[in-house]
Amino acid sequence: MVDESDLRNYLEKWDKTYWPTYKVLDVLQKVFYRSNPAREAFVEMCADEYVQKMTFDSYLYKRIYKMAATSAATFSIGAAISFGPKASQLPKSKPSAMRFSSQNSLTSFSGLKASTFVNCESESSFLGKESAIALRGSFTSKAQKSSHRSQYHLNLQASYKVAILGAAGGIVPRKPGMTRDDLFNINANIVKTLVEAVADNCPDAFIHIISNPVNSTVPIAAEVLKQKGVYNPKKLFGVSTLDVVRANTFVAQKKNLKLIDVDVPVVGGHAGITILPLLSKTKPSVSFSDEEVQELTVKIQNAGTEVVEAKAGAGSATLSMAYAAARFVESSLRALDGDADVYECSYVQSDLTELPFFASRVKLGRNGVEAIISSDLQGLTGYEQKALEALKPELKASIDKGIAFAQKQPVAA
Ligand SMILES: NC(=O)c1ccc[n+]([C@@H]2O[C@H](COP(=O)([O-])OP(=O)(O)OC[C@H]3O[C@@H](n4cnc5c(N)ncnc54)[C@H](O)[C@@H]3O)[C@@H](O)[C@H]2O)c1
Ligand SMILES: O=C(O)C[C@H](O)C(=O)O
Repeated sequence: MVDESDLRNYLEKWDKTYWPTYKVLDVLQKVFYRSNPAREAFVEMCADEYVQKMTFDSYLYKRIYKMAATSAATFSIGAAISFGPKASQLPKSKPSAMRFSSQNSLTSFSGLKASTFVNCESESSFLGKESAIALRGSFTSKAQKSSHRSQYHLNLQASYKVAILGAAGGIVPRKPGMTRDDLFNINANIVKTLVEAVADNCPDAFIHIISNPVNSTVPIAAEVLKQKGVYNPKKLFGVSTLDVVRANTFVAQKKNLKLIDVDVPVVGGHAGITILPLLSKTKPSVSFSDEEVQELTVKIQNAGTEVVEAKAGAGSATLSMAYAAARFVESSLRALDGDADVYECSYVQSDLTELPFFASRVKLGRNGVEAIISSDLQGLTGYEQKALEALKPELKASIDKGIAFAQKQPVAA
């Protein structure tokens, strides 16, 4: 359980580049949802002291406000939220004017805007089970009784459509003994066909490619989009988030750190040695012995294979991938929503190296990739520099293979 000093510590250390907003939100959610009278004090502290000092962007600001309102609406512990002396700088609408007005509000409260509730229901939620049930029950009953007017209303903003293609489960992933590249023959054509449909139906969408081999399927998607005349490199992403999730987890375990504190950039690609965790760039700064670097790097690179082997033919990582995909989707939605501080690692068209596609940290914005963060590749250790050079031929071969495949069977315009 987070206490006040933890919170202060997190916020003081917050570096927007390395401390994505979601981490701060996670901490704040912990605080807001516990049934603790100190909650109001935290709200004040965040709203006044830190929000002002650290010029939190307006998005985070709104989220804090919403969380506070939701928490009070649900648990009604004692009192209305007080925002202290700087209340005039909060959004203008007052809690007393708020309401969940109808079922329609619930259905349009989708995607990013529902994330507070999604978080509440997820396994990783900071809410206890009982609180989550109470919150869910409270929210549902409010929405069902359309005539019911509660005290609170959340300012609904734009909603976004998220489509997941091919998520019914059961066939495609690799079996023990296979590499991700062994999936190429099956998945290349599936990705090609699906991206053709995306190009025809929603050419402006952010496209997240999870299907393996990602190192090749992303270049395939790029070629298809080019052939269709709708390629926007800023909106095509290979999802390498799971590598970051694994790197963070293993480093936190190894160094006895809180997972929420740890951020390890992972660059390159998403297969074997092309997965390159930059342990020297870990936040918070930690030192690793040479043996630890070697052990952790290999563990992160092989984590997917380990799962495939443990499942013994029943597929590859599913729940951790679901978590990683949810995180990347939420980050994208946040970027679309105007959050100015969204950073994720992703495999994208890139000029960081001589390779046309490369995974690195990118800044996400309303139009997709706003910037590719080059600083992670500066000042690498000797081990990392060597590993970077070593991965390039393999990654290049996978990229070339994808491009050649797509060029051999051009799509109908
Ligand atoms: N990028 C990553 O980090 C990462 C992590 C885990 C899995 N993966 C990859 O994700 C892919 C799916 O893995 P999974 O565990 O979800 O497999 P799964 O078998 O559970 O799901 C695959 C789905 O694809 C559907 N499908 C098959 N052919 C299709 C077609 N022509 N059009 C549309 N849908 C079709 C199937 O019906 C099935 O629902 C695999 O390629 C796997 O290697 C990537
Ligand atoms: O390893 C796989 O085949 C699936 C996925 O790419 C993973 O990293 O778990």
